[in-house]
Amino acid sequence: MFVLVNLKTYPCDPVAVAEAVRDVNENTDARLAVAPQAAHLERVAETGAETWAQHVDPIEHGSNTGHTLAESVADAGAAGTLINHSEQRLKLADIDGSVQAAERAGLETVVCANNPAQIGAVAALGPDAVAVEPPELIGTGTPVSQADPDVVEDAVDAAESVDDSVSVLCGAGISTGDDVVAAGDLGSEGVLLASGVAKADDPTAALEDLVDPL
Ligand SMILES: O=C(CO)COP(=O)(O)O
Repeated sequence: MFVLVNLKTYPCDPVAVAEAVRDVNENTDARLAVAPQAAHLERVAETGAETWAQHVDPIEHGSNTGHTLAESVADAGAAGTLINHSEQRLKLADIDGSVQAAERAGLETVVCANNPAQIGAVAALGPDAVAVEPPELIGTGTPVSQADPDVVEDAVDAAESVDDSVSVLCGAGISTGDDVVAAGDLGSEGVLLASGVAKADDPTAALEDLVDPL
């Protein structure tokens, strides 16, 4: 299972969480990665943890003040990027452009979507993976894998019917190893989570709990 920890703009220490991700990753078969804010990418990547960006824009080098260029994210040490997170929504044409920008820069891509219909649409753009995250469950601590298992199974079916090479992750409210196992049982190849680790008093213990049953 892929466990991708999105730090959003939570007031945590991104380097400390990244060190926890790196250390826990060494003792599990799961794959762990962390997505800090763009300004923290380089410091986080220097820890040796697999580092992801939270977003890249559908742009190239040039006159794009204030945008996030995929090549700069890759130069800072990121291995991949989220695109179209529910808190950073894009138009379909811009999702397409961001996936192309990420691929041009050699970044792996996870495109987020709110529901199975959107998963089908974004899977058609050829990302490496898609992640279904019902917005109403994000940050609630109520795991999507228990609260809305159908949405995960339907997302897996939707992606598979469009392009069976696209992996499916799920997220929202995931915070325990049982939640991750339940996600896997529904056909998900990984989880995307934030508050369960970024707001934990002890991120290492939270990460160990997440991967313990895997
Ligand atoms: O948005 C999310 C991950 O990208 C999910 O957030 P929570 O894990 O806090 O519900």
